[in-house]
Amino acid sequence: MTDLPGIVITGGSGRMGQMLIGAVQASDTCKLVGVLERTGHDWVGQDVGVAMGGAAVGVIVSDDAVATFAKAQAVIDFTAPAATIGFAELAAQARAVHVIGTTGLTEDDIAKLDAAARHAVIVRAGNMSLGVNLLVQLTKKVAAALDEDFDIEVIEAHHHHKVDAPSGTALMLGEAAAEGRGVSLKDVSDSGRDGITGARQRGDIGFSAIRGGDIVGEHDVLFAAAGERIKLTHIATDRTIFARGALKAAIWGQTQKPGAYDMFDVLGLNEE
Ligand SMILES: NC(=O)C1=CN([C@@H]2O[C@H](COP(=O)(O)OP(=O)(O)OC[C@H]3O[C@@H](n4cnc5c(N)ncnc54)[C@H](O)[C@@H]3O)[C@@H](O)[C@H]2O)C=CC1
Ligand SMILES: O=C(O)C1=N[C@H](C(=O)O)C[C@H](O)C1
Repeated sequence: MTDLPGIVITGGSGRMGQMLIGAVQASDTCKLVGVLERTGHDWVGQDVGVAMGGAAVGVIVSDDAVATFAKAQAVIDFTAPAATIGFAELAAQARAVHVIGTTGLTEDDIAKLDAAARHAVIVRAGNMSLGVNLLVQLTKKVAAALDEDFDIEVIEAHHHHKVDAPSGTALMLGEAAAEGRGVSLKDVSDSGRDGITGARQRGDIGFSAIRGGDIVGEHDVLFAAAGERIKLTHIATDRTIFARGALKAAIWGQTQKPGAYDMFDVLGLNEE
């Protein structure tokens, strides 16, 4: 029991943080050894079980990443970009696998994570669910089969607390569609339409974002041509699908060499 990989959850009080703590505690493949929150958060110094409204579990929420990561074989991190970039270096120093679900990362942020992955195992995905990763593959295949007579639009809907758009998942789907078409998403991406935008450019991959209520996460990839439309859809109704994927990545990462990985690697979905 004691040699199970020890997991630290960052952003423990968050929507995903609480989901991940529950998933680790329910798992017989790993154990909870630490929970991190930002300095000044009222959970810091409390037993995490008590902070979550239950019985004490013997893990005190900390704001000291260095001390907390020293106990970890894996750090599961669904927080915010600035926090994640800082944690990547500290997780690498602690030789802990860093599983990153945080979205809204810039190209510059990703370059920093790639640098950290030279010395550490990093698994990062904008969506850790099996269903979305399958949808990414399907999107690439459908995009490869259709020509530019089909306009591609990625439509996503999330809860009203979400701070980034397009969602990490929408970007994964857009990248897959671009790859299927043999183009770079950067050259054809069209997001944030407002006002007199002009007509849609042939070949563009568009993004539309809905924010409202408690929507967990919904993604459509629409292929729209004259006279017909194809729609690929994923609907998340429960955040446990993301937590399950993250735990799987943390365990999988224990036996990998340093490098930057994604959920395709973890789930064995790579085609080559
Ligand atoms: N890849 C995936 O499968 C999924 C990714 N996400 C992403 O995960 C991230 C978090 O989402 P939510 O849990 O909904 O957000 P949230 O706002 O509920 O939670 C974020 C938590 O991180 C904490 N935090 C921020 N900075 C910190 C720091 N420096 N140190 C320690 N803790 C810190 C906050 O206090 C908060 O508790 C977002 O980027 C979201 O898009 C969410 C669901 C699935
Ligand atoms: O913020 C969220 O909630 C989610 N974020 C991820 C994203 O940006 O795609 C994954 C999921 O859709 C939920």
